[in-house]
Amino acid sequence: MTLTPLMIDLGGKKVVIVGGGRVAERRVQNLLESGALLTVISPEIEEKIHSLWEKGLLNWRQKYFEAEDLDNAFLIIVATNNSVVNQSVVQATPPNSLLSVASDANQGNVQFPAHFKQGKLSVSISTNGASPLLSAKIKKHLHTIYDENYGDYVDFLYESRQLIKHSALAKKEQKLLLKDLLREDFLNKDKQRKKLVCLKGDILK
Ligand SMILES: C[C@@]1(CC(=O)O)c2cc3[nH]c(cc4nc(cc5[nH]c(cc(n2)[C@H]1CCC(=O)O)[C@@](C)(CC(=O)O)[C@@H]5CCC(=O)O)C(CC(=O)O)=C4CCC(=O)O)c(CCC(=O)O)c3CC(=O)O
Ligand SMILES: NC(=O)C1=CN([C@@H]2O[C@H](COP(=O)(O)OP(=O)(O)OC[C@H]3O[C@@H](n4cnc5c(N)ncnc54)[C@H](O)[C@@H]3O)[C@@H](O)[C@H]2O)C=CC1
Repeated sequence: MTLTPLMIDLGGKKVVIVGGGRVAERRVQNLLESGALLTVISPEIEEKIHSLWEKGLLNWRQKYFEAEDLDNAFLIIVATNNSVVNQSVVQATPPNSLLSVASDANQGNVQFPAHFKQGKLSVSISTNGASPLLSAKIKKHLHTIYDENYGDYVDFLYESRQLIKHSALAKKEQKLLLKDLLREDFLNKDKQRKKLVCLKGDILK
């Protein structure tokens, strides 16, 4: 199976998570900010999922899985500790739904990579299911390099890029300016502020 990395907008989409244990909790955390309509199907749920349900941030149907639970689901996540149940969710999945199977990734068509964010910067690591622990180790390492300074830095890059792109400068000159923004010293917030002042001045000229 060859997997294709993809950034996906789940806003307003129905996402059904079957099972309410530790893995389901990790997926709920992954998906909370996505704007997806989350429904957890499970007779019991972890405390954190319970408190999110109490806050109205997800739906919880306190029951055992039935095929109708998947109606209109865009993404289905199978995460029970019962292999017979997991298999029946796989069988009941409509052919065009996205499916993630926590107990056997190859039975699904999407996988969750190890992932962290610093503002708009999003770093994902996958071993195509070979070693989740290696992905977690690499994530930890990259997190120390791409630390909390990168949130502001990527915002600075965004603002600068908009100014450069909307300027009258020649394309070649724009590219040189964009490349220059990647200098390590621009991680410094003071340098960012000064550079933005310069760019605004140059572009208004
Ligand atoms: C396909 C994938 C995702 C998907 O479900 O879509 C998947 C699948 C499976 N994981 C399994 C086991 C474990 N997974 C973890 C942990 C993590 N697993 C994560 C990702 C992924 N795991 C995706 C592939 C990523 C890649 O390509 O590298 C991490 C990185 C991110 C996250 O989950 O958010 C998170 C670390 C979070 C962190 O610490 O940062 C641990 C350790 C632990 O729990 O502490 C164990 C036990 C040890 C072991 O088995 O190695 C099993 C066997 C289940 C069984 O035995 O029944 C399967 C199924 C199979 O192998 O088919
Ligand atoms: N993909 C991954 O990263 C990992 C996957 N796993 C796999 O994921 C599975 C789940 O692991 P955990 O979340 O740790 O298990 P868990 O034991 O914490 O949770 C299982 C959940 O399934 C629910 N459940 C049981 N029968 C059900 C039914 N008929 N209908 C609906 N819900 C039902 C239970 O109420 C419980 O909430 C494991 O069996 C394992 O195969 C385990 C570790 C990591």
